[in-house]
Amino acid sequence: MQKPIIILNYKTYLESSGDKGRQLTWDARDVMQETGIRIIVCPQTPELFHHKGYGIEVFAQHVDPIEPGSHTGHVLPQSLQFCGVTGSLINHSEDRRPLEEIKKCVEVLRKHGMTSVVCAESIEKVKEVSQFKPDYVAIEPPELIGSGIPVSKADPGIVRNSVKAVTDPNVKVLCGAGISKGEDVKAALELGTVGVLLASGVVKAKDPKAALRDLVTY
Ligand SMILES: O=C[C@H](O)COP(=O)(O)O
Repeated sequence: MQKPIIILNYKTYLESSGDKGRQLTWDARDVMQETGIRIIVCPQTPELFHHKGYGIEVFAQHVDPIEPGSHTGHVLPQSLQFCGVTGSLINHSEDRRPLEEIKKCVEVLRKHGMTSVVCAESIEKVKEVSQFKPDYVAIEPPELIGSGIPVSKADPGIVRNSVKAVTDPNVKVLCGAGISKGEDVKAALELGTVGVLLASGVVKAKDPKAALRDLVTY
């Protein structure tokens, strides 16, 4: 079985902010080096620079499709690059964007050689956003997010059909929501995805490093 890609979203949990967030990035880096499995961390925007140089890929949770100029409060792709960031989540369930904006975000990331991960809540949305040719589409049923019930087991149909809905071989599919164990990742791979997007199963774990190790052992 292929090695999965693990994208760990720090969201705005205190357990993944400040010093704890940096410890989590160290832990993820260690587990990545131990196992050779690609792990990507997504800290909050104001903290991104503090995760630079750890030897692990860092993605943003948000980017704006803007050019340099007068856009107060927005997130410029070039500023993300300055922080060592190489990609971004787009349209997460907790940060929904209009379709046209999703398209522009994918384009602006591509223009800057950065990786795009577009989240989608339904098979219909997977179809729509995959037309924009992001690097990844992550299917995430909102009702399972943070539930501890893994989408790869609770709703294998939505994962399998999302994989089928993407006809462009350059657009890879991830799944997320409720993932916390190696067996959930294994189920996700068996359904045709290339990996998972997760948060609480690791961030809120008593021992996040052990949780990460469990995630990549199956
Ligand atoms: O970005 C991560 C997803 O929203 C999944 O969150 P979760 O792993 O806490 O269910």
